This record gives sequence, C-alpha cells and structure tokens, in this order.
Amino acid sequence: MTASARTPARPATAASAAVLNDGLAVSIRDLKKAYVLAGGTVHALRGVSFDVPTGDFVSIMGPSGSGKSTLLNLLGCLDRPTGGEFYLGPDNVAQMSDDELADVRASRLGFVFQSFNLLPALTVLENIELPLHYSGRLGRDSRQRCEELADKVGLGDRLDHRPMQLSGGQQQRVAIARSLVNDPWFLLADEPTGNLDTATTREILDLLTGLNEEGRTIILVTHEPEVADLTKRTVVLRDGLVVYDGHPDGSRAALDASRRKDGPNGAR
Ligand SMILES: Nc1ncnc2c1ncn2[C@@H]1O[C@H](COP(=O)(O)OP(=O)(O)OP(=O)(O)O)[C@@H](O)[C@H]1O
Repeated sequence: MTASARTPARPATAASAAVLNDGLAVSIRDLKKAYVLAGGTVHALRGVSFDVPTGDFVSIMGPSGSGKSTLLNLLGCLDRPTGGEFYLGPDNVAQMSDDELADVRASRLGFVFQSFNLLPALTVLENIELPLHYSGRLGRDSRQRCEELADKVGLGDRLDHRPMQLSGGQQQRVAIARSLVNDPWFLLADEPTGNLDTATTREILDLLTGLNEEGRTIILVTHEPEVADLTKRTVVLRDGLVVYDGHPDGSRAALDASRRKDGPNGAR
C-alpha cells in the first residue's frame, strides 16, 4: 500500500484541488515546530507557509538559530511538525505514522548532505545502489541504472573505487547520484558545498543546476549568498518565520536586516 493510500485524504476544498492539480512538490501552511525542554519551550518554527512547484530550485537561508535545520528535518520527513500542514504532492505528511514517514523518506526523497555520508566500506556503485535496498526496489536493471547515474555525475570510470579514494567533490557527486537513484519527488540538500573549495563548489552547483534544468525539484539550505544566487528563489527565515520569499537578488536586504537584529554573529 502506498503512503498516499494510507493517508487521510485532504478535505475536498477548492484550494486543496488546486494544490493537487497545480504540480506542487511541497505545500506547507502555518508550519510550526516547538521543542519542549525542561527549562521551557523553544518555538523553532512559528508558522511557516510556502509552496514549492515541481521544477523549482529553492534556497533556504537565515541566521544561526532561525529554524533552517528544523525546517529541513520536517521537509525531509525526519521529524513531525507540532502544528500546521505539510503536503508532499497529495499526501498530508503531518498525519503520517512513523512507518509511513520512513517509506516516504526511502522512496520519494533524495538527500544530499554537507559531509556526503557515504559508507566507506562500499564502492561507488554500491553506495549509489543503497537507497534501492532501503526502498525494496532492487531489481534486475538496478546495476545498469546505477552505472548510468555514476556516468551522469562524471564517475563512470570510478565504479569500484571506495569513498576514501575519491576527492571531496567526487564524493559529493556519488552522493548526488545516490540521491537520484529512486527517482525522488525532490532533492533536499543541506549545505551541499559547505566542505568544498571554491572550484569544486562551482562544479557541484553546475551539476545541481543541470539537474534542475532537467526538471528536478531542489531545495537546499545554505549560508552562502553565492550559492543562493544560483537558485531560482530564496526563502529567508528569521526567528522561525519567513521574512523573504522571492528572487535571490532581493534576499540580501532581508539577510542584512536579520544580522543587524541578531547582532554581529547572527546568533540568537
Ligand atoms: N532538538 C532540539 N531541541 C531543542 N531545541 C532545538 C532543537 N533543535 C533546534 N532547536 C532550537 O530551535 C531553534 C532553531 O534551530 P535550527 O537548528 O533549526 O536553526 P538553524 O537556522 O538551522 O541554525 P544554524 O544555522 O546554526 O544551523 C534554535 O533556537 C535551536 O536552539
């Protein structure tokens, strides 16, 4: 049974019909996340709303503590919101069980991390193949698909290498190929160039831009305006709220205002 079959249907309103029909990869409304601690409650997200149309390339920015990782964890179905709605295509993620969330993570989302997160004992090909094991989709044509993906990211001649035998940029290429193997609904990238030098950063961004041009939906978190500039749209968070959502060019003013409010380090 698919997650969508198990998830209670969205109420049949005109707005929901539009969401289902308008090709949105993600739709979030008034999304909230509060962490309850012994000393009090931290309101990390205080009502975040935005849509991500299929094919969009969105960067999420904001000062330290503004809620970026919290939002990424929710978008990645690694955690559940404490309020609001989160639709992934037609499915209300906020109402899914742990098993359903795991299904969604394994089969519908592609993850790219700052630290690559490859398994050191596995080869390039085996690392790319890994999500197919988790999603139960390993089949007769899997090897060919993984080889094609390795080729696509420029590592067709490194299939039997292990991560330690690759440069940082090459490792991130493997991670990007791995993120694509299940043909996910969208890619979530957490500071994907944070561990790379300038030239390699550019190569990885070119790769991501190329994937977006082919129609891949990408959402990435970054601290670097130069990275955000290559995306189509920037969402700036501050204090758990969206303070800017538009062309990356316009995000600088919102970020500067956040920094002024939050002090020299942007820390809260
Ligand atoms: N697991 C948690 N338990 C309690 N509070 C948390 C937890 N995770 C995050 N927070 C708090 O929620 C707020 C938002 O944190 P978050 O990590 O989402 O911000 P961020 O924008 O990703 O910051 P950074 O850029 O420093 O990584 C912060 O006040 C943080 O201390």
